[in-house]
Amino acid sequence: MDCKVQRARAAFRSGRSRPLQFRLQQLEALRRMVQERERDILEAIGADLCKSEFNAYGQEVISILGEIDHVLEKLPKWVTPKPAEKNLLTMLDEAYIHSEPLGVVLIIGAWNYPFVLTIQPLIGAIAAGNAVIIKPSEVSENTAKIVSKLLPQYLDQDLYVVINGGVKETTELLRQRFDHILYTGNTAVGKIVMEAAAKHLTPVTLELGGKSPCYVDKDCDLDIACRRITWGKYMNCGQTCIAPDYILCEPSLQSQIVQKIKETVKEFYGENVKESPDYERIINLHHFKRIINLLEGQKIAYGGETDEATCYIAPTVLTDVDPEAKVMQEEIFGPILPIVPVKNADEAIKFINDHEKPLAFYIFSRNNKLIKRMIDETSSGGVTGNDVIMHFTLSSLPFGGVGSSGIGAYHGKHSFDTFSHQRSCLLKSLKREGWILLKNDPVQPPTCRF
Ligand SMILES: NC(=O)c1ccc[n+]([C@@H]2O[C@H](COP(=O)([O-])OP(=O)(O)OC[C@H]3O[C@@H](n4cnc5c(N)ncnc54)[C@H](O)[C@@H]3O)[C@@H](O)[C@H]2O)c1
Ligand SMILES: CC(C)=CCC/C(C)=C/CC/C(C)=C/C=O
Repeated sequence: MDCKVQRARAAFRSGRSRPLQFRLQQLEALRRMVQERERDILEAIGADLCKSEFNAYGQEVISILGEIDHVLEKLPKWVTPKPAEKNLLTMLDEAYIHSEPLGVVLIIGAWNYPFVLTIQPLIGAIAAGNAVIIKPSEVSENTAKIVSKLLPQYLDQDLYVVINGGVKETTELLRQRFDHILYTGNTAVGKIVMEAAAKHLTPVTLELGGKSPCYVDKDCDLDIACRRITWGKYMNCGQTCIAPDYILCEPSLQSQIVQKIKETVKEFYGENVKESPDYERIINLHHFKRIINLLEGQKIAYGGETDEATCYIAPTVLTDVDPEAKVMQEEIFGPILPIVPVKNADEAIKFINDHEKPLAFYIFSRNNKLIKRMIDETSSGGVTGNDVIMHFTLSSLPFGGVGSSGIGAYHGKHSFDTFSHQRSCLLKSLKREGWILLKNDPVQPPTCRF
């Protein structure tokens, strides 16, 4: 492991990852890999998450191709030094900001979207001119294998190195010195990563999780709201970091929401969800049991069917959920949707602010003023109004958490900045040195040197 990181560092020091042409060529090669080996990639994701090819393509591949195209188009502009404002002392000089690569960066991916959450940060790290060590999640082992098989066939093998393994290997890897670490996963391991990074004063980007609230206002298009919530909640069987974790709404809306979600589930997955090729499974028995446990003592308004043998949990809605219930104490990360009744938007705002800052916040309302007020009076990594998940799809928006849902952000230019150092450069003019002579002139008062 030690020697793999050293090899990457030696390759970085050779300087070959820096030229714009090289970065563009590596990104083009990555795009070729995704296009030419699409079938292998979709098969691996499908095997890990019981996901249809259609879903794997829509959720993981499209974002990657879009991000590569965006970066290929914009990178020449991003790498161009930016002139900086000058003052009286530097009027004759050249001042600019130069984005330089950080060095060898480590990317630790998560299992729930095993391809996009590993490759999207990689795009930014390559664009910024770094060498990269990639550690896919061992939980999604098929995707980990295909990533470690394909990347060396398309990219520079010394600069971009995949290391597979579990806790033991990651712990060992984290002893090495990196110039930046981007970790995606749960908050507990995020703290372990940050502690290991601190030993080398390595900066971190932590893409963590949390309970993302969804406020449904009584003045909203309830059909659209429930359709979009159903899509984002049950996608990937609820195992999405930015899925709406729970709903806040006035008590009287609950039964309508349950009914509309029920109808939408039927529309999306058919009469028998268990047979639907579009409905995934819980990743393993450990998570299956953890999620089932959250149902204890709850009023199941819809769903609730489970099958341990196949880690199946039906799309489920809980009503009149007590904020103190177990299901409200941790990120659900499964297809269970609690509805917590609140009197109004103000109570929803208070509820959100009484809890840890979430990764995402969703508000459904026809009243844009209310949406903006709720944004102003709360905090979260990101927000989508009148939809869920979609802010993730915009390369122009920084994607990341705040407080316990994460540190830093990436996507598009924000990835480039995350993996770059903004170097301050001042090139002094050699002119007007005469001004300094004033200092030694006995008849002039001493003055400063420009
Ligand atoms: N913000 C985001 O973009 C994002 C995306 C996906 C998941 N998540 C969050 O991640 C969580 C689910 O992911 P997970 O944590 O189960 O994924 P996971 O089990 O795949 O772990 C993530 C990574 O951490 C490594 N790891 C695990 N234990 C470790 C240890 N003790 N020391 C060092 N490394 C270790 C794993 O090898 C893996 O690469 C949820 O909370 C979810 O919200 C966040
Ligand atoms: C709607 C489209 C085109 C893509 C959405 C893909 C998606 C659900 C990405 C989620 C990625 C993410 C941050 C997962 C966290 O667990």
